[in-house]
Order: sequence, then C-alpha cells, then structure tokens
Amino acid sequence: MKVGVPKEIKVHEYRVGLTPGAVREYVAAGHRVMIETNAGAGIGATDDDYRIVGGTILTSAAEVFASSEMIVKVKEPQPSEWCQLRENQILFTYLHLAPDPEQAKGLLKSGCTAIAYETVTDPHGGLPLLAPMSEVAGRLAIEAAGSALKRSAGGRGLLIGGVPGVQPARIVVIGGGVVGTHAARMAVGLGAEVTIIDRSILRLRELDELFEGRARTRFSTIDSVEEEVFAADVVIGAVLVPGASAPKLVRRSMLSSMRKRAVLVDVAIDQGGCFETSHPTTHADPTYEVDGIIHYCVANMPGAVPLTSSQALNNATLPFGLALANKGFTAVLENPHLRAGLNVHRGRLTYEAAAESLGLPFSPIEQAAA
Ligand SMILES: NC(=O)C1=CN([C@@H]2O[C@H](COP(=O)(O)OP(=O)(O)OC[C@H]3O[C@@H](n4cnc5c(N)ncnc54)[C@H](O)[C@@H]3O)[C@@H](O)[C@H]2O)C=CC1
Ligand SMILES: CC(=O)C(=O)O
Ligand SMILES: [Mg+2]
Repeated sequence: MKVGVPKEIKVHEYRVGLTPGAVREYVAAGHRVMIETNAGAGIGATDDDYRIVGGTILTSAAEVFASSEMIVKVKEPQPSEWCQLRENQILFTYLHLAPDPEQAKGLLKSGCTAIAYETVTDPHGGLPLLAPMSEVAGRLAIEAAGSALKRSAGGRGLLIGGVPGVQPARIVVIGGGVVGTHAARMAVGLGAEVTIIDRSILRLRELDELFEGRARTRFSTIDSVEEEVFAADVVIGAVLVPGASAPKLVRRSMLSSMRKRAVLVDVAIDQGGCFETSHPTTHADPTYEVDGIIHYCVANMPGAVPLTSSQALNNATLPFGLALANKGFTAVLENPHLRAGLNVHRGRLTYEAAAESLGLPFSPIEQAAA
C-alpha cells in the first residue's frame, strides 16, 4: 500500500505519525511510504534519515495526500487537511470527534475511512493507542500544574511538595485511568497530598493497592467532587467515557468556593473537557483565568515532548498500522479492535457515542460498509 505521512500543522505540535524506525517496518513489509519534507524535524529526524530506511520524501502535504492510500498522522486533521481526503482513502490518527462538529462534517463530506487512535481497543478493555499519550499527558499534567501554581504565573505561589515544616500542595485527580494514575504517580513522587476520584470501585481498589496509602481514593459523587475540589490547590481533570464528550464535573458556580488562584488542569479537554469553564488552549498560550482560578487546557500536551511521545505512540500504532497497510479495509472488518476504532466510513458516522454527542445519525459498520 502507498502510505503517506504529512507534517503535523497544529500549533506547537512536534510529533510525527511515523518515525524512521516505523517507516523501516512498513518498507520491510513491502509498502511504499511517502513523507512530507521536514515531517520529522520536531524529533530531530532528517529527510535523509527517512530516505536511508527506504522512505520517499515529497515536497508538500498536497503531494502526500494526493498519492497515498492511507494517511498516518498524530493530531486530528485540520481544515486544510480534511478537504484533501477522499473516498477509499484511510485516515489513521487521533480524531476526538465528539466535541468537534466542524471536523466531523469535514470528514463525512470527504468520504474517507477514518480510524481514531483513541477508540481502538485491546482484549483487556483498554485503549492501547490512547494509553501511551495518556501516560505522557498524565505525567506532564503535574509539571503544568507546578508551573501554573507559581505566583509569577498567576497561581497561589505554592511549591507542590512543600518543604520540611510546610504543607505540600493538595492535588485532586478526577478520573483514575491512565492519565489519572500517571499524574498521581508524579504528584506522590513530589510529595504532594493526593486524592484520586473515580466512579469505578474496581479501579479505586486497584489504585488503593498500587499506591499503598500514599494516595487516597474516593468514589465519584457530586458531594465528593465538591468537597475535594473546594479544598484543592490543583485539580487534574482526567475522566473519559470513550468516544463521547466528557461529563462536566466541575461547574462554574463551584469556582468561587475554591481556594483563590488554585489550578485546574483539564487533560480531558480533547473530549470537550470536564470543567464547565474549560476551552482548548495551546502550548503557545496555555493558561487563562476564570473567577480567580487558573485553567490549563492544552489539547495536545504530549506534543511538547515529541521525542518521547512519537516513540511511545509509534510503538503502539505499528501493529495496527501494518495490519491496515497489509489488508486495507478488510483489516477493520476482521479485527474487532480496529473495528472499534472506525469512526467515519464513506460519509457515515460509525461510532455511536460520538454520533450521540454530535447529535448526528449513527450507522453501524455493517450498514456503512454495505
Ligand atoms: N490533553 C491531552 O493532550 C491529552 C488528553 N488525553 C485525554 O485524557 C482523558 C483521559 O484519558 P485516559 O486516562 O486514557 O482514560 P481512561 O479510560 O484510562 O480513564 C478514564 C477514567 O475516568 C473514569 N471516569 C469516567 N467518568 C467518571 C466520572 N463521572 N467521575 C469520575 N471518574 C470517571 C473512568 O472510570 C476511568 O477510570 C481522555 O479524554 C483522553 O483523550 C489523553 C492524552 C493527551
Ligand atoms: C491523545 C491526544 O489527543 C494527544 O496525544 O494529543
Ligand atoms: Mg488531544
């Protein structure tokens, strides 16, 4: 198959869809890989690094889109990208369609087949192509909170771990999945007082064992969220209902009862965010203030550490990408985990939770593929 890798164009997005190592695997499997010039610059991979492993360098994104049967990216396609997609072309990337009606319309109009990394599943009920970036974002969330807490950045002027004789920051993590666990690990490591809230008792049991008392766990209710948020210096938003818009767990009315200049880090912003007052920000201008509370809502956090992130992402996407390159759409029909990733096919929305969030009709795969 002809596989294309355009350079990412989202603001401060430095990751790349295929690393040179991954291109080598595609080429070894008999595929032709076309990479836009400088696509790997953010991770220090030159055009020659791609040529050496058998890739072909093209001088524009337009050429890559025009000549490829499958496009492999990182971030959701931007308007100038979705209008270059076409029927019978596979798009393999993050989509986060639920809160993004414009992109949904663009993809539906293109007629392409779009497989969203974030809804591909594994046999254990996990999301294997979201997990590596959630690990990165969870860890970065505490760094982001530490920066935003500084008085010079508008925050409370608090050091996360405190010092001997002085209280550390109180950090509440809402959603104890991959992002939440990695955020909690960093926060505990720095010496913060950490509470994790989740609505899954099973998950809370696992977290209780994992942290052996170094983080508290609480079942998610309106009461527990309010109590913890009001007493927090930092709240990390890390909930997910796969494919759907995030539930709004912290309302604007709650902000006035919080500690002045506390920090909200809404990692779930790519699914619309779990704080009512969240809106997406960029690495160029990551924070803003509402009612005296600092908000950090960067929708592509892992893009800030592209070396770590591109490697981790490619490790996870490689077997699925190769299956798609080897078999085309048949791979989606044969593999239930890739099937779960199918969000758009030939002008139809094939992921129910996304369709529901968008208020658009849902078509089961069998119908869309008929
Ligand atoms: N901003 C960014 O750059 C990035 C954002 N993300 C996003 O972070 C979010 C979390 O991802 P993961 O941790 O991988 O998901 P996950 O599925 O591993 O964990 C989500 C957790 O939220 C819990 N949850 C759901 N509803 C809840 C509620 N009402 N109250 C409390 N807990 C609730 C679930 O039980 C689950 O444990 C997703 O929206 C993901 O797309 C991930 C990576 C990068
Ligand atoms: C998961 C995601 O949206 C990201 O890594 O940017
Ligand atoms: Mg994102």
